[in-house]
Amino acid sequence: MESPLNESAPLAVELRGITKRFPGVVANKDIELRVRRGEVHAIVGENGAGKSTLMKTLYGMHRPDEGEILLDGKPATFRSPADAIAAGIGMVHQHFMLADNFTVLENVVLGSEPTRGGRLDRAAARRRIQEISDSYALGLHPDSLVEDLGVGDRQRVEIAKVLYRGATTLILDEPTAVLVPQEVDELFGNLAELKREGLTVIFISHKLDEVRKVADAITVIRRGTTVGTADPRTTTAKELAELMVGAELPVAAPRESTVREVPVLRMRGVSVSAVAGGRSVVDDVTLTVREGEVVGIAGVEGNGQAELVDAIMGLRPLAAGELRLGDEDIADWSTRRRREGGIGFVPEDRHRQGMLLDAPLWENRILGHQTQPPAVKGVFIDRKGARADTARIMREYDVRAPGPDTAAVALSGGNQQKLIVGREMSAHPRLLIAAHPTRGVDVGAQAGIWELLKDARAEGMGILLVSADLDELISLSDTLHVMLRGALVATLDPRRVTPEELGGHMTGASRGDHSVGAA
Ligand SMILES: Nc1ncnc2c1ncn2[C@@H]1O[C@H](COP(=O)(O)OP(=O)(O)OP(=O)(O)O)[C@@H](O)[C@H]1O
Repeated sequence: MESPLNESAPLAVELRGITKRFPGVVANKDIELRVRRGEVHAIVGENGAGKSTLMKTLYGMHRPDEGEILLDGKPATFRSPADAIAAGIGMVHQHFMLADNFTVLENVVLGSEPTRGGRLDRAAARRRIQEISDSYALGLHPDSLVEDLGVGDRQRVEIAKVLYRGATTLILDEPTAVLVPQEVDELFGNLAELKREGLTVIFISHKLDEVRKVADAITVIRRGTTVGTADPRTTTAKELAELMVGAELPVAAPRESTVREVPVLRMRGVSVSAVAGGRSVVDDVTLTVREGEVVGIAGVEGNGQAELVDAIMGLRPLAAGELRLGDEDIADWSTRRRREGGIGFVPEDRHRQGMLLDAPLWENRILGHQTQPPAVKGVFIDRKGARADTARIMREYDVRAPGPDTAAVALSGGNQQKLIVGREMSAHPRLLIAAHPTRGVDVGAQAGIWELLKDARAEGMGILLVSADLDELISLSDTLHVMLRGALVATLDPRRVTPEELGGHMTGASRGDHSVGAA
């Protein structure tokens, strides 16, 4: 089914019969992948399907147990990423690995400095970066500080970093997960430039509409093995999704308002400072979440959403303002007291806040809930109860892993996320703070989590939803606020706003217009 445009191009990357096993799991089985030189090739598949494992194998982070890697038709063996880089493979990770207080130049050369007499040859590095930026239209300035750059630019710095090391094949891991629609368009423009210059791009994505827009070919992976390639021009998003899950997807039910008058969270004039007495990163925020209501917070990452969430959870002090859970002033409560008082929390960074990666799933099940059943019986930790309840969550939330004793680190990102959502919902909170609840989660699991959130809302839970996924915000929220530079700058009607309009507010392009309903 490959596109005729590329059929004559030679293969840049070919994987033959790749198998990779981990204890108790076959992560990749007999994978076949054929990527032509100069094409954008998408890899799609459910959470845990084996996409990251495959890309890590191609990037030299894993050694395959069986199978062959061919680059430009020649067998290649990688012992480490350094070998893969030397062979022209580059990887842009989903979580950027940039040093904020360094310049673009410093970040790009970090770890691969061209030296003159043992010192960094800045002039040569600057010329080379400018050349890369110009030839691929990346629009980077070597001397900008990374902390002043938006998400899209940071991603271009990561791409420049990989190109600087001489990559001719770039692997992008879910590159659009953190971008607003305008930035996605820019990224796709960049990918077109890379292609035009003969580079090859392999990218992992869960967003099937995007995949169809930008890819020349699509490889679908299901449960560790390739189920086929699809032609983006003739395959619909629905067909792709069904190829991925091997079944038909449920159709979403229409929305009815379940908002009640009783407020569960009230914030009035809340400000949070970066450091005590310093600049406000959350600036005079007033909002209410009522029972049965989903209040969405849209915003480009880094505009204060994370600090707002931290303030609600008691992880950062308020510099000013009032914070109430129901009728109680909780500003001085500890995080634990807030949780016990009925706030559930799906954190943004599951690796830092939500999980102990080396601990088994059952310990992760009781993390943050150590004082309640099923974690305790009397004064003792109830291991048996915790294990049984973990098994229940794994069933109900479709967490794919061998069992409650598996270490969290062995789960794919999406399956880790499902466990956290399951854990937090199981405590039946009055208020759920959900930061990017479906980040890295595949379409099937995403639909599942959305249904759970809708059910919880119908039962009266108030939900504060912080997300970078505009479709998620629009389809779940009853009220939608936009956060820009720490302040709520617009309140929109999610039934009427389009992702493009929302993106405009998020980047400050639609300043002055505070209500799309009135537009
Ligand atoms: N280091 C590891 N040790 C043990 N098992 C692992 C390890 N890495 C991945 N796995 C397992 O291999 C399988 C494939 O995981 P992988 O991360 O490749 O999936 P994925 O398709 O990238 O998923 P997602 O979309 O959720 O990121 C999963 O069952 C996962 O639990």
